[in-house]
Amino acid sequence: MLKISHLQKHYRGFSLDCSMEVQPGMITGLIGRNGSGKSTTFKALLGLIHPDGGEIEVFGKKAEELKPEDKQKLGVVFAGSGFSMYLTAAGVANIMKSIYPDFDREEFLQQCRRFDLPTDKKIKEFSTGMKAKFKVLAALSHKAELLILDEPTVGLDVIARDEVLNMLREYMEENESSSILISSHISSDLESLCDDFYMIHAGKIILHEDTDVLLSDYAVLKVSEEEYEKLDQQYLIKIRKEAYGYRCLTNQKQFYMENYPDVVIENGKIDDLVVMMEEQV
Ligand SMILES: Nc1ncnc2c1ncn2[C@@H]1O[C@H](COP(=O)(O)OP(=O)(O)OP(=O)(O)O)[C@@H](O)[C@H]1O
Repeated sequence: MLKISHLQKHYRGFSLDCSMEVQPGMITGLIGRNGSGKSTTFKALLGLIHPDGGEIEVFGKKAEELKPEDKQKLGVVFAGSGFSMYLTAAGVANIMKSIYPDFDREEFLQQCRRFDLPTDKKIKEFSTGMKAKFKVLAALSHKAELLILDEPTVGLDVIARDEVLNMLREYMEENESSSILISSHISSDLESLCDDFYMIHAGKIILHEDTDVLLSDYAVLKVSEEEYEKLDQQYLIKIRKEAYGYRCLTNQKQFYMENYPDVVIENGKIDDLVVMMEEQV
């Protein structure tokens, strides 16, 4: 569905080198803290900036060879992008209808009402959460095969965030062969949504893993100096010195559970894993 190979972009003090894939029917998360390169990757994907190197393939074609009808199969949410804030939802619906053959105006307006978005109010008068929900609804409204969503939940309260994530789940249930690439700097947001994760740090992908594997095989060991000395360290990915001894990230939880039953092993939440993965050793 989407394949990025060594996408490069250089800014002063920042170099992106990103490779990743989004498979049909999958929701793929791109996680990284502020300034790690998520938006730069997305902008390059959408042709908004010119890459310095690498290749992007969408629907099996090189990005620069995409025809207008291919681009219609993309649904996009991007910070700062969107519609004129002076339009109403009904006005946006008219524009969408003229662009996308698969857009169903009535269905879209009904969805707006379902999510408490007034169809006769200007979008600039919407709250932050309302604007976010509206952008996602618009991106989902024309049966896109690939959704590219840059931080669609940013600035939302817990309830609005859940509503947006539920919209995406519902979309995938109804459109099984579609795919989503979604970014966030809050991985807990995506833990229950994504099939796999890429972690980006300082412009580089530092981890790619299935969510199931992350949740079942990754863990954080908390060990004293003495325990650490006796520990087989071959399956430790990151080690951090703490006041009590060491904090160690492993991707072989089972091995340590079986061989070191006395060691404290915490089931790492994805947020904890991200923090440890980003550290320099
Ligand atoms: N037009 C530009 N000119 C110079 N540097 C830029 C430009 N756009 C981005 N950068 C730099 O590239 C780096 C990555 O920025 P990017 O916006 O991709 O991060 P991000 O992961 O999306 O962050 P956030 O979560 O804050 O949105 C940053 O160091 C940023 O300063």
